[in-house]
Amino acid sequence: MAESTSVSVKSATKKLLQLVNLERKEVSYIYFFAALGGIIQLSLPLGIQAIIGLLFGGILSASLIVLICFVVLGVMLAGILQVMQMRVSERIQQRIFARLTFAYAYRIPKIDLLSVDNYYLPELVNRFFDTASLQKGLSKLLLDIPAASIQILFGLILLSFYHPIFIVFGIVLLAVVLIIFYLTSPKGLRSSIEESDYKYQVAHWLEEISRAVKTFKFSQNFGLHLKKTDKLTAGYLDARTEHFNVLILQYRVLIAFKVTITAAMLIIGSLLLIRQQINLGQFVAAEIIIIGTLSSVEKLIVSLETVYDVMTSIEKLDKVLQKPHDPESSKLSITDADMSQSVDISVANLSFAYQEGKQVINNLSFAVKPGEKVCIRGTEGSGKTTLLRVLAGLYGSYKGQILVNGVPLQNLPAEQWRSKVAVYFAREELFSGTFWDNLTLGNEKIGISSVIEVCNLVGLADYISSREQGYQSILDPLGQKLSDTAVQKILIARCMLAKPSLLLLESGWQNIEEPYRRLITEKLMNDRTFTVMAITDNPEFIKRCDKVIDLSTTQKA
Ligand SMILES: Nc1ncnc2c1ncn2[C@@H]1O[C@H](COP(=O)(O)OP(=O)(O)OP(=O)(O)O)[C@@H](O)[C@H]1O
Repeated sequence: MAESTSVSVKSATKKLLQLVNLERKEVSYIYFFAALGGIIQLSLPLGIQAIIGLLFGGILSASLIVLICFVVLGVMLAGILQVMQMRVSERIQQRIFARLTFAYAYRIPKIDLLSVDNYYLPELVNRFFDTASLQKGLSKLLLDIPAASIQILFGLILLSFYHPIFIVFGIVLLAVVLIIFYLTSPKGLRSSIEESDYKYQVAHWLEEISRAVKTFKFSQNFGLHLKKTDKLTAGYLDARTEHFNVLILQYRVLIAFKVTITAAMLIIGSLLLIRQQINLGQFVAAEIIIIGTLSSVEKLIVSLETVYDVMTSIEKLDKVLQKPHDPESSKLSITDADMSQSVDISVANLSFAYQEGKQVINNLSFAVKPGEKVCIRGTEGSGKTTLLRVLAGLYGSYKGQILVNGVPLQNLPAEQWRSKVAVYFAREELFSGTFWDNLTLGNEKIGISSVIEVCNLVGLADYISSREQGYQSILDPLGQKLSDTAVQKILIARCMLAKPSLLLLESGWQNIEEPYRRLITEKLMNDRTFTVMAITDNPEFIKRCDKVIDLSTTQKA
C-alpha cells in the first residue's frame, strides 16, 4: 500500500516554485540566455528567407556571403549561450546537493522523536536519494522549459507577421498545452508519488533482509523474502504502469495534434503562397518556424514527466525535513550560573503516554538533589526507559512538572539541557567512525589524557591501543565486529567523558566484567559532581543508592 498519495498539484507546484525561488538569480540568468538564444535562433529562418530572396533575385553578391556568415554566426552564438546555460544549471545542481545535505544533517538530530515513532528513521532518511532525481530533473526543467517557452513565444510573434491566421495557430497551441496539463496532472502526480512510495518500500524490504541476513539464511526455504518482494514489486509495477499510461496519453494527444497542425500549416502556407500572399522565402521561413515551434511544444509536453519526477522528489525529500522538530520558540535564555554543574531535579505529577489513553507514566512525583544516586526499578514495561527519555528532554509532550534547578524543563533550550545530560541507552548504537569520534562525539574540549583515564577505568585502553591505528581506528558500522561488552564499555566511557550533570543509565553496562564493573560502580557512586539515575535490579547497586524509585508501585499509588 502506498504511504502518501494525497499531495495536490497546487501544493506540489508551490513547493517547486519555492525551490526555484531560492535560485532566482541563477534562474534569471538562464531566462536571459534562453531569450537571447531564442532571438538568435530566429535569425536562422529569417536569414534563410533572405538568402532565398537573393537567390531568386539572381543576385550573387557580397550580401549573400554576409547573410550566410550571419546565419552561421547565429547558430554558433546559440550554441555558446547553451553552454552558458549549462554552467548555470550545474551550479544550481551543486547548490541543491549542498543545501539538502546540510538541511538533513542539521535537522535529523532535532527531529521530534515521537513524530517518527512509527518509522524506522534510517529508512525514512533513504528519501535523501531523491536529491539525485531533483538535481537532474530540475536542471532539465530549467534548461528545457525556458528555452522551449521562449522559442514558442518568439516563433508565434514572428509567424503573426506573415499572416493573422498564424495567431489562431498560436492560441490553439497554447490552449492544447494547458488543457493537457490540466486534465492529466493530478493523476500524473498521484501515480508518480505512488510509484515512488513502492520504490522506497522495496528498498526498505531489501535493507531489512540485509539487516537480518542471518535470520533469512535460515528461512530461505519458506521464501518469505521472495513473497514479500513479489507483493511490493507488483505494487510498484502497477503504479508505474498507471503513471506510464498518463505519459502515453499526453504523448498520443501531442502526436495527433502535431499531425493536424503540420498538415494544416502546410496547406495554409501553400494556399497563401499560391495566392501570392507570401513569397517562397517567407513560406520556407514560416515552415521552419512552425517546425521549431512544434518541437518546442513537444519538449514542453515531454518535460511533464520531469515535472512529475521533480515534484515527487520534493515531496519525498520533504518527508524528513517537514517532520516536527524540537520546539525553540518558548525557550528562555539560561546562563551558566543558572545551570551549575550539579542539578537539582524535582518531578511532580508526571504523566506520559506514547498514544492517547495509554499511560506509560502515571502521576509520578519525586525529587533528586544534586549529586544524588537514584535507582529506578519496576516490572517489565513499567516505563523505566520512558522516564529516562522524558528526563533527557527527548519527549516534550508530558503532563505535570519537571523542574531543573527550579527551571521548568520545557523552558530550557533543548541543546543546553542535553549538553548537561549523558544517557546510556542499552540499545544505543555506535556509528561508523573512529573510536575517538565514538568516545568524544566531536567534543574538542575532551583531551587525550581524559580519554585514556576513562578508557583505563572501563577496561578499554589496552583493547584500543593494541589496534593498528589506536584511537583513530575505524569502527565498523554498528560496531558489529566488536564484542557486546566492548560496545557497552564504549557507551559508558562516552557518558563519563561528557562530564554530565545528570547521568541516566539503562541496564546493560552491568554485564561488563570484574574488576571494571566495580571500578565503574565506584566512580558512579563516589563522584558527587554528577547525579545518577540508573535502571537496575542489582541488589548491590540498589543498596548503595540514595534513593529508589519503584515504578511498578509508585505508579499504581
Ligand atoms: N517508542 C515507543 N512508542 C510506543 N510505545 C512505546 C515506545 N517505547 C516504549 N513503548 C511502550 O511503553 C511501555 C513502557 O516501555 P519502557 O521501555 O519505558 O518500559 P521499561 O520499564 O523500560 O521496560 P523494560 O524493562 O522491558 O525495558 C511499554 O508498553 C512499551 O511497549
